[in-house]
Amino acid sequence: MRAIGIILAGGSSSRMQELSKKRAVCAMPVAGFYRSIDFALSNMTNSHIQTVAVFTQYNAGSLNSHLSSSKWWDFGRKQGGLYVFTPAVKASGNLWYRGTADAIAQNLDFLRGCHEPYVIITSGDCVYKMDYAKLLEYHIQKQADITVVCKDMPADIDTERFGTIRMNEESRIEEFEEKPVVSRSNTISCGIYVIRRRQLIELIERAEEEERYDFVRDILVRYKDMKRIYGYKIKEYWNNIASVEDYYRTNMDFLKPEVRQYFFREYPGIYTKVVDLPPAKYNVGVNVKNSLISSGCIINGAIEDSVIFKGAFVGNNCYIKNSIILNDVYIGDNSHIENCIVESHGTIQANSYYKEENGIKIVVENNERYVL
Ligand SMILES: Nc1ncnc2c1ncn2[C@@H]1O[C@H](COP(=O)(O)OP(=O)(O)O[C@H]2O[C@H](CO)[C@@H](O)[C@H](O)[C@H]2O)[C@@H](O)[C@H]1O
Repeated sequence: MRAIGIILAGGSSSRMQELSKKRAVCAMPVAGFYRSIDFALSNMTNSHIQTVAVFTQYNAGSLNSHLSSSKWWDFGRKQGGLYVFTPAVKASGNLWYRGTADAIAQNLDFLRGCHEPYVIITSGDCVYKMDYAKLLEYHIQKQADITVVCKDMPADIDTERFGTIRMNEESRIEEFEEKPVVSRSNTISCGIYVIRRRQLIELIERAEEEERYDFVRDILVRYKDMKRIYGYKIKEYWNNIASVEDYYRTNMDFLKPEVRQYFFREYPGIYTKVVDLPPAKYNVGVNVKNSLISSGCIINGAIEDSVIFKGAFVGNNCYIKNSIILNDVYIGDNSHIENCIVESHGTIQANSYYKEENGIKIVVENNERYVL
């Protein structure tokens, strides 16, 4: 493939509330087994992109351990590889990444040293499947300077969370507003871009000289009339994990047969760092309905419409409904958990009752672990 990949993964989000305290948003566990960044990484490898840079910053440790080996996504054999760039003290300075363009700017030497003519830039917090080769083909055919992947959303979409786009009949972008309060368009940018490598270097250098640091506001929005910027519309599943509600909904989507079919049965697949765990065990009398139960779990009680991540223990006579239980949670006997996200490594005392009537409750319990 004639492109390298950049995955932007350094942002934090206050809308993730307590869930972002101990991990980057791009390291959020998804669908019982994966991390959100696995989707971008899998798309890269499935599109035969062999050189991928990941820019991390906020809670970088959570991502660094996940990305400790490139083998899980099969990057870089003789050529290429997975490069993780976290801000560092350098002769040229010791600043944090002040925005997405600045993250690229601080690693321009990496871009300069590549030979591939194109760059695919994507966020590490989006759940989607995409063949970037087709996207690149479109970009070349349109003779675009930049191509932005976009999607039509329902009319009541909260535009303040997205970039909105208006295109002409040739799909050239005429209007790009970043997170507008109101917008005339419900076509949103998915945060996935293609650009020629030399052009990207030039635009980033210019932005840096002018002390501008955001790729969207300071490059896409700024140059939309001067450069040939095109939209590439997708109809397939795409979701961005930017808030607790998004996170909850995205995980619950994986209980739907069509979503599971699309991600896990249809070629190509999604890959992740594999952890060696025994199969889940269901004890006598359990009642599990429409739920994902991951490896290493021991299940008693009743579970309905829920996602249970790796290594959870669910005690006798528990009832779990419409909930997400993250890794290694211990749930004591007779507990009731409904409409909740339970933070990882917590111990829920026996006889606990957690239920949210309107919305989702985040349960963070760090009680002493019971001895199993
Ligand atoms: N300083 C930094 N260093 C490294 N990485 C950083 C960073 N700041 C943010 N990131 C990463 O860059 C990606 C984009 O995050 P942003 O906060 O810039 O935009 P947001 O996701 O809100 O909107 C964007 O994505 C939505 C779609 O989800 C579009 O609609 C919208 O136009 C677009 O700006 C995320 O993966 C984030 O982790």
